[in-house]
Amino acid sequence: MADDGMLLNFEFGDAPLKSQVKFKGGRWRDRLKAQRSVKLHQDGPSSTPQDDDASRSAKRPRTEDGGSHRYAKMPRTADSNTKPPSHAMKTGQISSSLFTSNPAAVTDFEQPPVEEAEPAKPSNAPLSDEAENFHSLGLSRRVAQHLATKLEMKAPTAIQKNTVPVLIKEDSDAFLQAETGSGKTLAYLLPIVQRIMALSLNEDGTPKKTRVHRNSGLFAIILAPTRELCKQIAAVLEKLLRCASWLVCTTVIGGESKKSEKARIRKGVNILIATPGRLTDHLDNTEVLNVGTVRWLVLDEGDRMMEMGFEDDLKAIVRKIRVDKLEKENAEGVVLDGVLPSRRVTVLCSATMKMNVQKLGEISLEDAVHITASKSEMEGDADASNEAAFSAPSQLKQACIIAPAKLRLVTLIALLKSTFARKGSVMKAIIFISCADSVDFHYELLKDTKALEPPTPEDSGTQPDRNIHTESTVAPAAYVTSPANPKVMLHRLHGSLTQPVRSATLNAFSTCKDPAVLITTDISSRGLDVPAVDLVIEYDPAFAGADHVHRIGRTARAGRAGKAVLFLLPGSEEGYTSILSTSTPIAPQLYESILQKGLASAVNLPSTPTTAETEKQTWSSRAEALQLHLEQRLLAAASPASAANDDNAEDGGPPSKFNNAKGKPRQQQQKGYPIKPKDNPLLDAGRRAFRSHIRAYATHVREERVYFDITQLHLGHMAKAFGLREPPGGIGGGVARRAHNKGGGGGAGEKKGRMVGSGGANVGSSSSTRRDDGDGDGVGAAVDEDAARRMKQKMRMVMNASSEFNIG
Ligand SMILES: Nc1ncnc2c1ncn2[C@@H]1O[C@H](COP(=O)(O)OP(=O)(O)OP(=O)(O)O)[C@@H](O)[C@H]1O
Repeated sequence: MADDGMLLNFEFGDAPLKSQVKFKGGRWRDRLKAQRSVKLHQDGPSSTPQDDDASRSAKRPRTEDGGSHRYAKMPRTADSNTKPPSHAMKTGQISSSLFTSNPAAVTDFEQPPVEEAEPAKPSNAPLSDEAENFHSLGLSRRVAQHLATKLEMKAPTAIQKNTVPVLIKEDSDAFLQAETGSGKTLAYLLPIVQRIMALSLNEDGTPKKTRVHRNSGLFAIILAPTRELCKQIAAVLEKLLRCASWLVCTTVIGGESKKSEKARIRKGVNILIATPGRLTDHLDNTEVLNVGTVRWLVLDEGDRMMEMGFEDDLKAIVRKIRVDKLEKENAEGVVLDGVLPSRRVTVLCSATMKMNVQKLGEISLEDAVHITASKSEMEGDADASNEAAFSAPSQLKQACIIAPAKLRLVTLIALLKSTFARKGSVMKAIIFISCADSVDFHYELLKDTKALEPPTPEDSGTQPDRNIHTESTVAPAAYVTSPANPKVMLHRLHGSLTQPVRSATLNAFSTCKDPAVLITTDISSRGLDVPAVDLVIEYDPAFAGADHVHRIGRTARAGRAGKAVLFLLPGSEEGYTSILSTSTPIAPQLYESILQKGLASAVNLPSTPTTAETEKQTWSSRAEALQLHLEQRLLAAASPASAANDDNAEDGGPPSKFNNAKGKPRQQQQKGYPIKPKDNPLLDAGRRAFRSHIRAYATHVREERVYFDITQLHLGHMAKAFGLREPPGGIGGGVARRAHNKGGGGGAGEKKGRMVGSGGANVGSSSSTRRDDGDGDGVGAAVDEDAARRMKQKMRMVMNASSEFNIG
């Protein structure tokens, strides 16, 4: 049978096939393991909890005290207990084997539900405006009034309350630490603007004789890790400076012409917002950039800048600004000292405290005050707890879906479909994916290509204006729409896009009036502030646990509600939740319940009109049909005929030699003849995404590889999550050595897909992986040849002895 990942509907009756395999040779331990592995695969998810107990506790990650890992309890619903039919599509059709041979979750779902706790009080909301107001913090009436009337902010948040008075009165360095969405940006901007304004205004608000203007000197530099974040900070500052229109801010962020940046600096600027690399460049090469009057250096998202490899740039910037002679008055004779700080003040901001933040603190701070928005501020509690700063906002609801690799894609679609099923429930969602290639693929797969067909002459005048920068990054979504929300807009964003495209896409997502989804990499995990984001989906977990807090912090901002969902694979990944610092429990959810809810109604498949028969399908049949449809889209070659049939027109490949005039695959394709990647760009994108995903998986931080163990990945199953029927080769580098994969897709080819062996050692990542680290460099790790060889030996032994199906 061709190894195309499809299974014919062999009926085996009720009696399950038992292993006839006898294991000979090798050590008894290895023989036992192999035997167990075969049994586990045969039993599959349908095995009883009792049967599975031993293997579960064996697989369950150990906690530090040696006990096994336990999760928040979650009941199985009556319906979810029903095992989905393994051959859901009857009548001799070809069926993908979506529900067979999936590993069981180790999470204990059997216990009664935890009583729904009272909704948590928001931990990052503004304080009550009766108790606190901006004027009482030392800000002028002019600024306080501007905040209330133009920015609709009447009361400060806890971190603002604690920071503003200190930075207005004192000239010491500061380390601001508060949870995501708590208003850190204004916490440092307000005192800076207040003190610069004081050069021109008396305390009662009357103008002084001398008024500073854009040419009076550069007073503050704010550094942030990504261009998006710089632009966002600039947008907040511009709004704030509308009450002091004589002051000017600008950005120097790369991705734009250096010449125009130089011209803006020459024209005069009082507050500069920059990425570290670009600022270093200007400090070295732009003569008009005078830092003699600079009084503040702000390092926003300091740990991220360190992570992205900006350490040398940051050291150079700090050195240059410290060493440069401090001008006590500016060129026009305006006395700066006394009104502005009499020394250079550095402010470091972060929501989390990592080792590299401490290192950056050592580089940049002197006798700094540590300012937090501790819980005591919110609750009047005497014991301030720094813990609050490390965890997610308390009102943020967190869940994790333990979905087997094969079911990841359909579960994601089902989750989005149910999310957008009710009008007005969720308006914006962000999906985090590990690498740029995978973002591109999922965007192409999920977009509605029909809606993007070029306008016909009859359409002229009826089409909305298209933004040239967002043509390839914004599109209506297919599959996830519902009668309540027939239009959902899809966006993609990563660091490999050009700057104008990045900016336009982010703007399109922020201002979108329709329900919207942003598929993105970690480039959007820091600082991004889109208030209407109600849901964050971590489809691929973050590379380091601390980043989880930043990602989910894109929702539940400034006291608003929000939900975050984390996708995990059954097995060792489930233990990951135990190391995440959260103030609320992460509720495990059954993927079956997500599928059941999301696929309760028929999915609108472009090539398959909904009929009375499809309306009657069960959720599991719909999941199978959806997966089959997606796989067929990848396999269909991009000829005009197949484009009409399979919704592949956007891929614009050469006319297919595999398709007949009706757009049906030719016989040779059904027999499993290989299709060259160039025949279908979507297939090519899927393979590229898969390879990058696997390489990126190997770059999880060393301490967390016990949960994200590449040797436990089943490449054949994972391929299905990319609509592929078999894993493509060419993963490259150390990962390929570890993987040593020969496996096929979800069908017969599953035999050799799992990577079994001892984990733990270094795993190499190919430099070609487009794991997206924003404006910085990718991450690589050394290859442990020895560990790879040991694992390979083990794998060969187990694979030779067993298969998942043991047919024949
Ligand atoms: N005093 C306030 N009242 C109401 N809203 C506020 C207040 N201060 C800030 N906000 C809003 O809170 C949101 C989050 O602010 P900000 O982006 O500064 O958070 P942050 O602490 O820097 O978060 P992150 O760590 O994720 O970067 C913004 O939309 C901002 O407009």
